[in-house]
Amino acid sequence: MKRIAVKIGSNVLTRKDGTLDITRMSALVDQVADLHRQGMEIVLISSGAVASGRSEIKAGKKLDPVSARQLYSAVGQAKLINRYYELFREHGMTCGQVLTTKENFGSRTHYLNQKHCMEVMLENKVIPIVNENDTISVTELMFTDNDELSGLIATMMGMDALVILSNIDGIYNGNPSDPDSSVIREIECGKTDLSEYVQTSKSSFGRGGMLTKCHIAQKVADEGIAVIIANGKKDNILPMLLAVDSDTVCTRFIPASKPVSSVKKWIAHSEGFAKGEIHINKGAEEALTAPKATSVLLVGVTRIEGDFEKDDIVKIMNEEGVQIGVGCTAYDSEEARKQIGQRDLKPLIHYDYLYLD
Ligand SMILES: Nc1ncnc2c1ncn2[C@@H]1O[C@H](COP(=O)(O)OP(=O)(O)O)[C@@H](O)[C@H]1O
Ligand SMILES: N[C@@H](CCC(=O)OP(=O)(O)O)C(=O)O
Repeated sequence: MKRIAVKIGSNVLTRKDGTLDITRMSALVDQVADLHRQGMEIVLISSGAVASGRSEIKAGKKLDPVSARQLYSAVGQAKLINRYYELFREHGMTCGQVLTTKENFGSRTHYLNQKHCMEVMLENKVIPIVNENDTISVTELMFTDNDELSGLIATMMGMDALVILSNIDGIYNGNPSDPDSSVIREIECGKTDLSEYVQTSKSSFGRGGMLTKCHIAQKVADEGIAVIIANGKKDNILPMLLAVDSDTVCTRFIPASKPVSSVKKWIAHSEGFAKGEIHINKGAEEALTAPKATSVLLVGVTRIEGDFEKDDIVKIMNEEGVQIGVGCTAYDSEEARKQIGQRDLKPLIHYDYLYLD
C-alpha cells in the first residue's frame, strides 16, 4: 500500500480519567513514523480535542453542550497538535494541522481546495493531522463524528486503505462483553446488514459509536478502498495490520473491485448538502436499479421539491417516498419543473453524476 488514512478515536488517546494518554500517542506516532520512513504516505484523522480540553479546564459554571464543546476543543486541539508536533519532531518529521467542517465538502471548489492542501503537504513529506473544527462547527451541519470525516478524507485523497483505530478489536457478532461473541474478521462489500450485531452504546469519550463506523466503512469499501477497524490500544497495531498475510484480530471490509470516478465519490458523500428532491415513477426506478448504467430522465419524473441551481446536489426519491440515491442536477429547479414528463431532452441527472444507495 502506498497511501493510507489512519483515524484515531478519542478513546484510543485518552485514559479512563479523561486525560491525554501520551504513552499511547507516542507509540502510535512511532508506528506512523516507521511507515512514513518506508515511503508510505499517511494522513492522520485524530479525535481527542474535546477529551483533552475537558481534563484541562474546570469551567466556573455549568456549561451547555455547545459551549462546552467549543471551550474544550479550543484548548484541547492546541494541546493535541502541540504534542503531535513534538512527537514527530523527535523522528525528524514534520506534521501539520488541517481543521475542517462539513460545509467544506459541500461545494466542489472547497473540496478541491482541501484536497490540494493535503496533496501539497504529502508531496513535501509533511504528515497532515486532520480534525473537525469543533470550535465553529456546532450546527446540525456537523459531521456525525470523525469516522464520517475519515471516510471523506479517504475518498478524497484516493487512499489505498482506511484504518479506523478504536478501543475495541473490531466488530463483534454480538455484545462485545458477551464471552460467546467474537470479532467478524471479514465483511464482503455489498449490502451486509450489520445493525443486528451492533449495540447503540458508545464508549465513554466517543461521539458516533460503532454503527457509524460500520456505515462509513461499507460505503468507503464500496468505492474500492479497503477499510480496517482495529484496536489502537494494542502495541504495534499498524505494522501488524499492514503486514502481508497479517492474522491480527480486526474487521476487514473487502473493497469493491469496480473503479469509481472521483466525481461520483464526492457525490456519494454529499447527501447532507442536498437542496431538493426529484421524485421518480416506478419505471424510472426500475431502469435506474437495473445493471445497465442509466441517467435520470425528465420523462420519469413525477414531482420536484425544493429550490436548487444547476450543479446542486439533489436526492432521488421513489414512488414510496424512499430515497434511492443522490445526484448532481443539470437543470435548475424552475427549468426542471417546466420540463417534467418531457422526452428527448438532456438527462436531468447524468449517469456520471449519479450515486445510487
Ligand atoms: N458489535 C459491536 N462490536 C464492537 N463494538 C461495539 C459493538 N457494538 C457497540 N460497540 C461499541 O462501539 C464502541 C466504539 O465506538 P466509539 O465509541 O465511537 O469509539 P471511538 O471513540 O474509537 O470512535 C466500542 O467501544 C463498543 O463499546
Ligand atoms: N472532533 C472531536 C472528535 C469527536 C469524535 O468524533 O470522536 P470519536 O468518536 O472518538 O472519533 C474531537 O477532537 O474531540
